[in-house]
Amino acid sequence: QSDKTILITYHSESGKTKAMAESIANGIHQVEGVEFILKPIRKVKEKEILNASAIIVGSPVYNANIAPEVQEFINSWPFEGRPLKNKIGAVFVTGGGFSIGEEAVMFSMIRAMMIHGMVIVGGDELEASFGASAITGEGDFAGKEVQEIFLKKAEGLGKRVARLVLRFK
Ligand SMILES: Cc1cc2nc3c(=O)[nH]c(=O)nc-3n(C[C@H](O)[C@H](O)[C@H](O)COP(=O)(O)O)c2cc1C
Repeated sequence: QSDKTILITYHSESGKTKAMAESIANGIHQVEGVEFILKPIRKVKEKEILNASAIIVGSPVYNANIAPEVQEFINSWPFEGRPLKNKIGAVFVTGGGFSIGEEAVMFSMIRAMMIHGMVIVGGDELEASFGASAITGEGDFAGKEVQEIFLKKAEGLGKRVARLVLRFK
């Protein structure tokens, strides 16, 4: 693992949050000199957290809350000596509908990252200011695939975090 590695990790039951994670990886891939690790939360090892320059965490919205698996993951981060301090942090979410929990979940994750002293970064687009989000179950956005408009936000987030990792070092 190089000193410019970004950890992208997520919980996903039906693949929507995973699709956003893959699009973030695609964005990072477009920036030379930065590597990424992409894996579900249950597979992340502590040394991957400690060695990452940036951590991008994704959760589905469950009853307007962060998914328990993601909360458990964040609660497991090492705190003694604040080893995550000054790492870049960013978030992404998918939720079924508009205004029924996405921002609440984004800020839950952001708040926890800030407790660890992480430096929070939003996406490239205004519409991804707090991170990348996707609506997956309401109106025209309901369906099997995550819509392109949301995948673009995720890609932009990946690109921005990667560029900042290069500048931040
Ligand atoms: C138990 C449960 C609770 C949910 N609660 C909400 C909710 O409060 N707000 C919302 O926008 N979506 C809610 N959803 C929808 C999911 O957030 C949405 O389908 C998400 O895209 C699933 O992501 P995944 O495919 O990565 O598992 C809920 C889904 C489940 C299974």
